[in-house]
Amino acid sequence: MAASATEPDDVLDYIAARLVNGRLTGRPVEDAIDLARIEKAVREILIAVGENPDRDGLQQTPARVARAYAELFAGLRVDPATVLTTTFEANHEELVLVRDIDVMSLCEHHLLPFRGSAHIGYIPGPDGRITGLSKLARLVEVFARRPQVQERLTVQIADLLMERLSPRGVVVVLECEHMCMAMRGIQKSGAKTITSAVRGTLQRDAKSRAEAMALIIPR
Ligand SMILES: Nc1nc2c(ncn2[C@@H]2O[C@H](COP(=O)(O)OP(=O)(O)OP(=O)(O)O)[C@@H](O)[C@H]2O)c(=O)[nH]1
Ligand SMILES: [Zn+2]
Repeated sequence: MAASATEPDDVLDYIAARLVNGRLTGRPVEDAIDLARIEKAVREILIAVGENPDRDGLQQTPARVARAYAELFAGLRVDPATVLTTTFEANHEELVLVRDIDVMSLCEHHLLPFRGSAHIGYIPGPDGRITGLSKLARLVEVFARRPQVQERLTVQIADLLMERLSPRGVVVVLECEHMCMAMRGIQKSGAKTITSAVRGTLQRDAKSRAEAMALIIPR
């Protein structure tokens, strides 16, 4: 996927400069998103719910929401492949697993947050090439900052790792709580949705898959 309004490298640099501990901070990619249009829409929403968008506390709200959305959806303008450009030769042929990567995204059905953890493991390919551990967290970030469903987010991470790193196998597990199930609708808080995507030898070989899963979700 190419960035539409800005070159992918520019946007990635922009985001990378604002990533602290794998999370975006500071000003977002404002120039790549139609802030004025969001502002207009948010003002309409405030009127529609019976609020007065001109009262003191709400005057700046449409502009704030527009900036917040630019941050929350910044991943739409980043080519995820650019995250995995650095790889190292390590001759490591065993499982590499990063557990408990913080995930925050917005469900595409209600635009309400879902959050939890991602666990990402891979077995390097015959060339033994590995990637920087932080790149796995950056990958989560790029795909999470889009309107999402948890299933797609899980699959996108796994497929991109397979494509860019050519590993023997990949396992991605996400455990998240969805605010659209907690704050509204069925109103069940605490329910966790677990999704997984398994590729390559980890998909084919039940024993190595079970070993990886045991490390991801210890009993
Ligand atoms: N599979 C999946 N479903 C999701 C995700 N996020 C939200 N949902 C669900 O999307 C569904 C949308 O269902 P609809 O019946 O169209 O919308 P709704 O009337 O607001 O549904 P309720 O939440 O049941 O009130 C709901 O069941 C949500 O729980 C996700 O990441 N994956
Ligand atoms: Zn939802």
